[in-house]
Amino acid sequence: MGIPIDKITEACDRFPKQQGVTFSYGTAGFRTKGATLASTLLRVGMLAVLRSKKLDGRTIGVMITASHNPAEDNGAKLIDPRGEMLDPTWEAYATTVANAETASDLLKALTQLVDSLKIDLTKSSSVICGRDTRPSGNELNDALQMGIKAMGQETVELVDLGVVTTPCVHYAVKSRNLKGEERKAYGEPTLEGYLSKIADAFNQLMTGRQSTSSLVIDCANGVGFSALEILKPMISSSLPIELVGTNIDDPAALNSNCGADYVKTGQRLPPAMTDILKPGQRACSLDGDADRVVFYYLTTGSHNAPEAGGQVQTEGKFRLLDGDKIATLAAGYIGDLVKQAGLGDKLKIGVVQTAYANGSSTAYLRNAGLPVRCVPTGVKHLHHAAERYDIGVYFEANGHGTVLFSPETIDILAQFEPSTPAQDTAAKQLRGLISLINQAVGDAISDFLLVEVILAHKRWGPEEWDAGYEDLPNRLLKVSVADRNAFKTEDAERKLTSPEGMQAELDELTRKFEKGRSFVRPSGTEDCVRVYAEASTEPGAIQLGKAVQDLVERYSS
Ligand SMILES: CC(=O)N[C@H]1[C@@H](OP(=O)(O)O)O[C@H](CO)[C@@H](O)[C@@H]1O
Ligand SMILES: [Mg+2]
Repeated sequence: MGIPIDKITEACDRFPKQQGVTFSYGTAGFRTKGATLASTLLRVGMLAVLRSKKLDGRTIGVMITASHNPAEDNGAKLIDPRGEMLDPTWEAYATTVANAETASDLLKALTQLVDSLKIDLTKSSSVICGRDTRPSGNELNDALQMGIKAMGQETVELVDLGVVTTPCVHYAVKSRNLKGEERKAYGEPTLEGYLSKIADAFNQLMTGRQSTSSLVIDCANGVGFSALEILKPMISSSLPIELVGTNIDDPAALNSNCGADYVKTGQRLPPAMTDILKPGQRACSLDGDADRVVFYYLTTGSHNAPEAGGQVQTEGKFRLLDGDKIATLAAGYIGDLVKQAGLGDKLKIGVVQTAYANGSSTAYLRNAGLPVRCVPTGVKHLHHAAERYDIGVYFEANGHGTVLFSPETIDILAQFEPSTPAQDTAAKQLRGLISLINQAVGDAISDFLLVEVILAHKRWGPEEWDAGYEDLPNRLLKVSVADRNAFKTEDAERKLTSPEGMQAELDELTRKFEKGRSFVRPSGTEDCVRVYAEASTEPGAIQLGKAVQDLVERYSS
């Protein structure tokens, strides 16, 4: 049996590829202007079917989203059977198929793939898809489904979850690939199934630990709002939440002056919070597809500011609690539980970060005796590295992340026989966390609930959490260049290997600043080069960032 030539040709004529546009499956799948992407989604659908057939009919996921990017952008990523990111070898196939110009090029590319991978086309296939609130999502979903049906013919099983968060699709893929009792224990593959699973775990973990005040959540005017409306009544007895950034009917509002990226990059409060957030109250911002979260608060009184020579009296000063702060909070708390359970010698915890992690967070973790690894940007790199630990905590500074418990760790905890009531309590907590935390992929909702559980158990407000360490002042800049691929890196993106000579100059600049650290890398999701700079003082970080930006511009001209 060969590929269905007529159906594929017909579908290709309906969603032709724009001439001259090149697509690339990057850090977060395909991502560009939504209006150019229909042909790509069509091909993603075809590829998802082939991937499923290759894996004996196991379910593959597709999420249509451009996350924190503006409303007119869109994108797509494929999700593998355990809910993880697409196997890297298939990323290259995705790029090839997306760039096939004509129907005959596409047929050739698909046939080659089927032949070289020996895909049995008679096998059944199964695909789950979802999309965020972007206006282009509907048309792209049509193209995707046409691709799925063209390649999968009558035998494909297609489930459209509709408008849902990215982590929900990852979860649903994982659930769908479980059978019988296992699926029942994990949760049903729907948004409601997902939310009730994490709400149950959260309520269990919060027993007797009512939150002191409500949490204000900025939904970035995106799909996180739809999910949180469903979740809100499920958790209201443990945690009252107040939602802002809820305008999902106005496409222009998505990620505009709100959301995790706005807060993290600008280190500022979303304007919609100004009249709502009280000093000392906890707040967090999700991004447009609800797979990342950062916390923040306004100070109530004095806080430690080494750059100003110690304690300074302030009220209402904005303080960010980003992915690094979440990682340190989670790793510290879970580490304590493991020790309390008497499993300190058996279960090793490790933390995975990228070069964007604040230097103070890395130092803090190392001082606490936790192993820390640095890997290249992009969740897939962090995820794989975290899988090597018994309990792997990974977060990007911008708030993407989660905690992974290895299958052996889950078994050890399931069979654990406590010797004391304290050990019993700690082990129960750890088992509860396994249900609360989305281990397929980081999820803003499950992550903020994790933070809330920890704060409630420690009886901490945001200021106590923040007191762990002081972030080094830093800047993250975007530089437009003619060809970002001229910038090549090594050592987990911390050093440039090209353009020649640039790293030596960068080192020399960095040395001039106390605690200076800076690196340059091409973005995998935007057409720019990113510059990161940190130093012991705010003016130092600004000056170093600017100097490195100038260096990038000089080398790219
Ligand atoms: C500095 C930064 O925040 N980079 C982001 C951004 O990647 P870039 O390759 O830097 O464009 O988007 C990725 C996908 O969402 C995310 O994983 C990553 O952390
Ligand atoms: Mg996102």
